[in-house]
Amino acid sequence: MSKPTLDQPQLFVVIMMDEIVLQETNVQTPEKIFPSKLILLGESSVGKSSLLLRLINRQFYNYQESTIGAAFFTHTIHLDNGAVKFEIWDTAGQERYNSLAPMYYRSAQAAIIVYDITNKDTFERAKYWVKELQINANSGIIIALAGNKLDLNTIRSVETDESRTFAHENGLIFMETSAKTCVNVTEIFKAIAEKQQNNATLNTAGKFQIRNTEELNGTLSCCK
Ligand SMILES: Nc1nc2c(ncn2[C@@H]2O[C@H](COP(=O)(O)OP(=O)(O)OP(=O)(O)O)[C@@H](O)[C@H]2O)c(=O)[nH]1
Repeated sequence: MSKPTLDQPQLFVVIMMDEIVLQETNVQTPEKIFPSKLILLGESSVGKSSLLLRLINRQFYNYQESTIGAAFFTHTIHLDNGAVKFEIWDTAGQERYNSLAPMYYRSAQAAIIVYDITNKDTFERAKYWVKELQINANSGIIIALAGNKLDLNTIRSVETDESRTFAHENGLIFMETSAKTCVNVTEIFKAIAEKQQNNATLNTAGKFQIRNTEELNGTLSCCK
């Protein structure tokens, strides 16, 4: 049997110190959580479900089954002043489900409208959804435009400048994303959460803090 060494009591002290730190952590005030209903809209196969699967499970499938009706998920984004808990409706993009969309967007606080950068028709469809929400959704709805499949940049048919201009003219958050290579997936949700929190500050304190969403690019990644 080996002789006892000084290591054992030293280890004990370290554990005790950890406990003290943990006790101090427990007395912190609980994080404020803002619930937010968010809807994903866009043509079939643009990658709406894939973006969510990447965000929530950090996974990507080259073959992703088409959504039937709609699917529901929750995801919380933690910010400096609290957290936003997104209640997310992933709607089916196939035309036969279009009539269901108002049921989901009517009470939504936020929307991500997705198109595929390699398919111009899906961008036209995204523009249609923007107009539809501007007319029929909550007046304060935060809308983000996601140009997905950025990994297929070499065969793109929608130029970044064109989408950026459209987004700017319509007051949308805009990012190009890739569910496959995990680009701007967490970032687009974080940009919405930040804007939502800023709007809440405006409502409660009468202040409006303008934040540039491009500042957020590259600050965190769902792949890490
Ligand atoms: N290369 C590439 N393929 C992607 C990306 N995102 C999704 N896909 C592929 O595109 C196809 C459709 O993806 P989905 O996530 O099912 O698309 P959706 O918009 O949810 O489709 P619906 O459920 O029919 O509305 C799948 O084969 C995915 O693997 C991406 O960022 N890059």
